[in-house]
Amino acid sequence: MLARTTDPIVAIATASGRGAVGIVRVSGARLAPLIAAVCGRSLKPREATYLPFRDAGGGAIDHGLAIHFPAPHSYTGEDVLELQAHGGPVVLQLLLARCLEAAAEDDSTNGRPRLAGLRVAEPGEFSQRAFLNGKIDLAQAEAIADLIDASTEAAARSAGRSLSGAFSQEIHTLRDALIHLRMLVEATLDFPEEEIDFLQKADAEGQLAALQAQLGAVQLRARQGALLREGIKVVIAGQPNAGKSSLLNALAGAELAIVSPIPGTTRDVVSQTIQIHGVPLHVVDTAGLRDSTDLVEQIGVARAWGQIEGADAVLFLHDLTRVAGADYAQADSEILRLLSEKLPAGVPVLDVWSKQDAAPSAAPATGISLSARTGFGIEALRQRLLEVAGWQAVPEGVYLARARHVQALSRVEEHLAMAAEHLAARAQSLDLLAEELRLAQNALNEITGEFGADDLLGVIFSRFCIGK
Ligand SMILES: Nc1nc2c(c(=O)[nH]1)N(C=O)[C@@H](CNc1ccc(C(=O)N[C@@H](CCC(=O)O)C(=O)O)cc1)CN2
Ligand SMILES: Nc1nc2c(ncn2[C@@H]2O[C@H](COP(=O)(O)OP(=O)(O)OP(=O)(O)O)[C@@H](O)[C@H]2O)c(=O)[nH]1
Ligand SMILES: [Mg+2]
Repeated sequence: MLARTTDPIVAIATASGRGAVGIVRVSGARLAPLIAAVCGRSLKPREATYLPFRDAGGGAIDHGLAIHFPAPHSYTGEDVLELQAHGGPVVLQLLLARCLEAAAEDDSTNGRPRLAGLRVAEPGEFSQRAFLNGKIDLAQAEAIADLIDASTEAAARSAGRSLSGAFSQEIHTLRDALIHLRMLVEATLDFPEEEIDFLQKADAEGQLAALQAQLGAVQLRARQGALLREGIKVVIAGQPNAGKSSLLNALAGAELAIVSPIPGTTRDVVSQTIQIHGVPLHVVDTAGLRDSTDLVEQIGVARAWGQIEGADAVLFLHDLTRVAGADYAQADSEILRLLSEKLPAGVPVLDVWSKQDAAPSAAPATGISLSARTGFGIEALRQRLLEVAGWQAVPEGVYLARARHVQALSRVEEHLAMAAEHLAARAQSLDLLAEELRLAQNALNEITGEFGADDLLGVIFSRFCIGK
């Protein structure tokens, strides 16, 4: 799939639906005959020209701006033609069809098929070509998709930072330092009798420590970026009637879930993404946890546990108006036991004491007490959730990153830690040291796409929208 093809592709580049302007974009080699057919003339490079877009009979489909970006100075690095027309879905479809038709005409009439196989582009194919032609690296290509998909201002700004190369630049800086260190070690391997002296003189240990420190800074910013992109899943759990649905509604600022005094009201999973300082939190309300003879409620409880098992954090609600009761406390500790059984290690469970406004006495000192009714404690909960998510404001701003990048950086970290151990024991294990450094470099290069499997690229680009 990732063979370096240059067969021409075409797509509507703008969103479907009506708009002031819509763009049909063609990329490939030698587009001149197509330009002549559709625009009726040749175009000055990179200059917008107002003209009629012609159908096969010479009539105008629309009047618009045509721009020719001759290779390699284009988005894809190939010849690109843009037809900027009026943004109606039918007009754009007509123009797209006209391009396909004009390419076929060109094949049959002059006997020298120059635009053989103009076809509609796959999702992400323009950007994939930009990557394959070295216009952008993989992290930048991902940033383009993330910029388009950004749902918060913070996410969009940090995607823009990644797209402009800030993230890739830091990866390159790390890589250069790593290459320098590898050269030292390789050189030492070639002259074993001098090894200890040589590595010491060059302060290999100091260099490695500096590299690890730099990596730590990049990891912090990438983790924050991944958080902005992906957010965390927060599941609200607890006994029936604890106030779970009321809390979801209070956090979301909307009446999303049904609230009633009847225990067992919620059965379906109700979820809403809220933002706290630009960090998306996917908040999930669930059915109250109890043994029930009602079949529908049983299904609801099973779904609740399904959600809990996939949570990044659990809000365990305790109803302050009832916590004093022995049966209530007993049921809560049973839920807590199940939680600790079912939750993966490290997933935090926050105790939340609900209905503070109606509480007969003060809440326990641990956890957060709040009232969905008055709003008391909601802000404290939001702050606590940000902490749990691991959000830290980073002064110079973060670059949007993906879980894939964070994982690759963790592997770099592991290889560098191993390398440090080998370096400490250098007389015996210089080969192992060299190998760990090589693996660390490969993991770094996966981020920018300079090392890695084709199927990874396929997965990344196929998730782009059509025409991108
Ligand atoms: N009309 C239009 N707007 C668009 C795009 C587009 O393709 N068409 N883009 C795309 O999706 C984005 C811009 N991306 C682009 C990236 C590179 C080049 C380009 O011509 N690069 C040349 C010249 C660079 C220069 O003059 O500095 C090159 O890289 O050699 C154009 C658009 C957003 N806006
Ligand atoms: N006084 C007071 N009542 C509350 C508060 N939050 C919820 N309630 C009441 O408690 C009852 C149950 O609220 P829900 O939000 O439906 O509780 P739930 O945990 O979703 O219940 P199930 O869906 O049955 O598991 C309703 O009558 C709410 O009005 C609160 O902060 N203060
Ligand atoms: Mg409910």
